[in-house]
This record gives sequence, structure tokens and C-alpha cells, in this order.
Amino acid sequence: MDRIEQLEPTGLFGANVPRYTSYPTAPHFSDAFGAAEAGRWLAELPGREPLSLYLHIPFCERLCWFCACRTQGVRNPEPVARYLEVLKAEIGLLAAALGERRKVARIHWGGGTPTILSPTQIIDLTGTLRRNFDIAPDAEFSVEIDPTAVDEAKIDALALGGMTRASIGIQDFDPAIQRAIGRAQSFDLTARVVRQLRAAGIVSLNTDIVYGLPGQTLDGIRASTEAVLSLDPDRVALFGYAHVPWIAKRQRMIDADTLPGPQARLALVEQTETQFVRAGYQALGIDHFARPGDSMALAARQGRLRRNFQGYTDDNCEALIGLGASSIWKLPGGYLQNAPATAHYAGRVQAGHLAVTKGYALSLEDRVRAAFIERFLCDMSVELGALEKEFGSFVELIRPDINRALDRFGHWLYWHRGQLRLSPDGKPLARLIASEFDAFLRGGTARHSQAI
Ligand SMILES: C=Cc1c2[nH]c(c1C)Cc1[nH]c(c(CCC(=O)O)c1C)Cc1[nH]c(c(C)c1CCC(=O)O)Cc1[nH]c(c(C)c1C=C)C2
Ligand SMILES: C[C@H]1O[C@@H](n2cnc3c(N)ncnc32)[C@H](O)[C@@H]1O
Ligand code: MET
Ligand code: SF4
Repeated sequence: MDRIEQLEPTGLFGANVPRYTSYPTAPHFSDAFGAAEAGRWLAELPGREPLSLYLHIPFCERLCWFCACRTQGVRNPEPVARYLEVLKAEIGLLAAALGERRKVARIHWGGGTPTILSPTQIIDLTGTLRRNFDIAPDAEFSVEIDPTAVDEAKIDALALGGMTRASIGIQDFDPAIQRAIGRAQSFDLTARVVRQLRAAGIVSLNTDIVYGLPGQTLDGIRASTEAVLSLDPDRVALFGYAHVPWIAKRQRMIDADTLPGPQARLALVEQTETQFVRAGYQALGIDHFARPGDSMALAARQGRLRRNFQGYTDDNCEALIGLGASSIWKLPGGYLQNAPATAHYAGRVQAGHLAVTKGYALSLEDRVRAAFIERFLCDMSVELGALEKEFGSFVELIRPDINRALDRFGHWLYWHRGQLRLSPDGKPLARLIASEFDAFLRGGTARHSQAI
């Protein structure tokens, strides 16, 4: 039986499921949360633990049609400059809410396009962070970089500000695909930015690529992946294109008839995975690859990989605080999210409040489900004994889900020495299997992206 025939009965090719960068996923956050709840959860944080900060820059000079991230196009610098002032004010509000000068071990700037900031603005923002927080000398500071919106002066400013890791958007190097997704970016320009980042002392360089793009073929993605490999990135994220025009309106520019179907997507992702593994990369979680010496690959081998809103991380901080419009927080009590619309976000901060407008308090049952889904999507196996150590008999709450998953996916899912394991050829099923443990999905009406 060929692979497609074997996987067909699982429903994989017709399923839509979340990516589980959190459990519950963001659409389940409630608006019963605001600055007061955020303040209370911040006050309850244990004092000595270092924090992680995520800063969102929701602006781009170009708006790629395929993109589902929260961002808006800008033609002139004013909105960005105004936003930066609000972001700096929000940093001050956060430091005040924390009460004491707190240690920060991780900073991530994402977007949108953080490199839309000028060198002066970059220095201004890193300076504001350093004035308000005690940034550890070995702190990891990663920045999402658009190669078409960066130059040497910006890279120097970021390096001066402490950037240690860079993540650059590639998606696909094929000019025909780039035309179909409204995103032109030559290999030469990308390679030049990679050289500049390396020269600036970046210890870890990530690249993002996407399968399932309009008109993408096996030969096309093979050549594009070869080009990515020639840049020798330390890490690669291989995302499945999520066509969700009801969320990201700009995706209406993409003709759905040109999108590879689910069976074709499976072939695209599996061919590309093989290419990375043959080139010496270690597969991590559902969609990442890393050089074996990279810290994330090491974390994965040691069972320390974590899933968060940026995908995968080796960050073990207890508190991830989101700054900027739409940013998501994860605190011991649960999740919070800042106002998604930039104007609403700015209004809250200008009125002197933290910009949180949504959130979710985790119950013990949620925590069991979240822990299972996180370990499963990080390790492709879950040691039930470890969950029992943490949650005691509450683990029994997911016993029916385990049995249902074994019934439905028994060809790929099996017990081995107390671990529920997914066999390597069952990897495309990982999100679908995780969704068996999602109590919000049963009977729910949310529309998600394709499972493969
Ligand atoms: C890798 C970067 C991406 C981020 N979001 C998406 C991508 C590709 C796409 C995406 N996000 C959501 C969906 C729909 C549900 C699903 O398929 O899982 C898709 C296709 C859900 C979602 N993720 C976030 C939020 C707030 C939502 C709800 C949708 C909504 O509010 O309308 C959080 C989030 N994810 C990303 C960012 C930048 C972000 C918010 C800060 C990255
Ligand atoms: C931050 C990263 O998110 C990925 N990204 C952005 N939009 C989408 C989408 N619709 N589907 C899949 N991946 C996407 C890109 O690879 C980008 O670089
Ligand atoms: N905006 C950058 C790029 O497209 C970073 C990745 S997308 C958030 O290259
Ligand atoms: S892919 Fe990057 S540059 Fe393109 S619209 Fe999305 S955030 Fe902006």
C-alpha cells in the first residue's frame, strides 16, 4: 500500500486543526481579562526567576500575500515612530507593575518586520529595555529579519544592542512562486544579508521556508531548499502554508485553485524533510531542523524543547511577557493577549494601562492537556509517568483520549516502556493526534488551517 492510501483513512487529508503554539489556542482566550488581571499575575511571579520578553512590531514595507501574521503595510515612517513611543511607554508601565528591577534572560523581536526600525530607533528601543530591566550578560536576543528591509547600519545597531540570534524570512527562492505570493527576494540579496549577520557575530541563524505555496512543485522546492542549504543556516523552520483568507484578508490575492492539495503537500514536506536530514540536520518537533551542535538541537536531545508562540524554543523561563499590539503572554497562571488592533493597543498604553484585553486562566485539566500536547509535539512521545508525577490522578482525565487516539492511529501510535510514541513515519499526523487531546475542539466551530 502506498503512503497516501495508508494515511487516507485517518482523515489527515481532509482535516483542519490548530498548530498548538498554545493550549488552549488563542481563539479561546476570553475578554474577561485586562490590565488588572495582568497586574495581579505579575505581582504573583516568583521574584528571582528571569523573564522572557516578546516585542511585536506590526509593520511591513511590503505586505506579502501569503502572510498570516499580524502586521500592516506602511509607506512612511510616522506610524512606526508613533508606535515606538507607545512601546517604550509600555515597557515603563511593565517595569512599574513588576515593582522591582527584574532580570531578563531572553528577548525576541518579531513581527511584522522589526528591521523596519531605523538604526537610531533600534538603539533607542534596546536602550529603553536596558534601562528598565537587568538584562543578563548571556541573554539571548533574537530578531526576525526581512532581508529586503535591512542594511549594514541596522545590523550593526542590532549587534550593538545585543542581538545574538537572527531569523530571516525566505519562504521560497523560486521567482515564479515569489510572484504568486507577492514577495520578491533574490538569492544574492539574501546571501549578502546572511554574510553581514555572520560578520556581526550572530551565533545562530534561522531561516523560515514554506511548503504548500501556490504553484509549488517537487522540483521547485528541491532547488529552493538546495539554495537554502547553501546558506548553511543553523536552524530552519519548514512551515505548511496556512491558507486562511477569512483571518488574513490579503490571502484573497492568492488563487486557491493554484494551491497544492493535501496529498501534494505531504509529498512536498516529506521530500524537503529528507533533504534536510541528508544534509546533516536534526529534525526537531513537527517543523524545525537544526545543526546537531545548535543549542535547540541539544535541548531536543535532552527532552528540553518547548513549544511557544514563536514555534519551538529552548527557553525555560516561567514567564513570557508580550509587549506591543496583539502580543501573547504566558505566565504561570495562564495566557494573556494585548489588544490586537494597533490603535486600541496604543489607546490603552497612553491611558497609562498595560494593554492586555484577553486572557485565559489554566485549570488543572487544561494543564494536563497542555503538557501532553506540548511534549507530544516536541518529542513525538509522551512519558505518562512524568505527567503523573506532575499532575497525579488528574492524568486519568486524558485516558479516554489516549484510548481513542490508539484506536484511530494505532498503526503509528504505540506504547513503549511507559511512553506513548509516534513512529517516525507517523510524523505528518502529529497535529491531528494532538487535537484528540483538545477538549475545545470537540463540538467546536473554529475554522483552522489544514492538518498537513
Ligand atoms: C508562523 C507564524 C504564524 C503565526 N500565525 C500564523 C502563522 C503562520 C497563522 C495562524 N494563526 C492562527 C491561525 C488559525 C488557527 C490555526 O490554524 O491554528 C493561523 C492559520 C491562530 C492564531 N495565532 C495567534 C492568534 C492570535 C490566533 C488567532 C487568530 C486571530 O486572532 O484572528 C497568535 C499568533 N501567531 C502568530 C503571531 C504573530 C501571533 C500573534 C501575536 C504567528
Ligand atoms: C514568521 C514566519 O511565519 C511564516 N508564515 C507567515 N504566514 C504564513 C502562512 N500563511 N502559512 C505558513 N507560514 C506562514 C513565514 O515563514 C514567516 O517567515
Ligand atoms: N517580516 C520578515 C520577513 O518576512 C520576518 C518573517 S515574517 C514575520 O522576512
Ligand atoms: S512575511 Fe514578513 S514581510 Fe511579508 S507581510 Fe509577513 S511579516 Fe511582513
